[in-house]
Amino acid sequence: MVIKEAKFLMSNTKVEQCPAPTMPEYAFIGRSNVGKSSLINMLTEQKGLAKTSAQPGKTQLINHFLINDSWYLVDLPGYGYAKVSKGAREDWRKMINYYFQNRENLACVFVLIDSRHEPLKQDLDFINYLGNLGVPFVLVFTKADKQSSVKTDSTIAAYKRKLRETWDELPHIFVTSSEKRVGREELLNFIEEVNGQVQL
Ligand SMILES: Nc1nc2c(ncn2[C@@H]2O[C@H](COP(=O)(O)OP(=O)(O)OP(=O)(O)O)[C@@H](O)[C@H]2O)c(=O)[nH]1
Ligand SMILES: [Mg+2]
Repeated sequence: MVIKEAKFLMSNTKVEQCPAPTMPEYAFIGRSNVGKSSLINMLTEQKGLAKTSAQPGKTQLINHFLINDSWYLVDLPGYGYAKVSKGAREDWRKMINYYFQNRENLACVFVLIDSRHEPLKQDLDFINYLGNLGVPFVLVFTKADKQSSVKTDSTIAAYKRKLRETWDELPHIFVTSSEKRVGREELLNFIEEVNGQVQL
């Protein structure tokens, strides 16, 4: 798929304030600093579209981007940043939970996972939470440029082993590097395919 146009629309905390749910929507989530905003910029080929930072916790709101006037990308705040207060963590949980339960045009969630780490409880808990909610999702292993493909494959195999303990069916898996533009075609083709199946 060719991205002809990508523009920032708005930032919100509530589904009711989000753009009308008339087009398919793809949301990016994962631990703080995993590379959600960078991946949105890589996919859209617009460096400064989603705000990125070396400091975790940069993205705080539900940010909508309109692509080709026909579907939405959503940049969500990450989880698991240690320096976040209990209250702020609870606010995040409520906001995200409300969004996942009520956003009717949500076509798929992209759960980003740092390909350098062994399975982390926070990521596994989040995947299990989404699975239990029944929200469609895929896994995206990020920052693949930072290590050998053998190491990335071993991280993925470890996640698969863990998930098979609970689930019969495993989600689609993608490997990406925003730095080296790895995985771009695969993700965009996947979105195109899902766009063709969504009925709103
Ligand atoms: N080498 C490398 N660095 C990356 C990649 N993707 C992101 N980064 C770096 O990782 C840091 C965090 O990237 P962001 O895209 O801001 O991460 P985020 O998940 O949006 O973070 P929050 O909004 O804080 O939750 C930045 O310093 C990026 O330059 C990648 O594919 N390769
Ligand atoms: Mg971000």
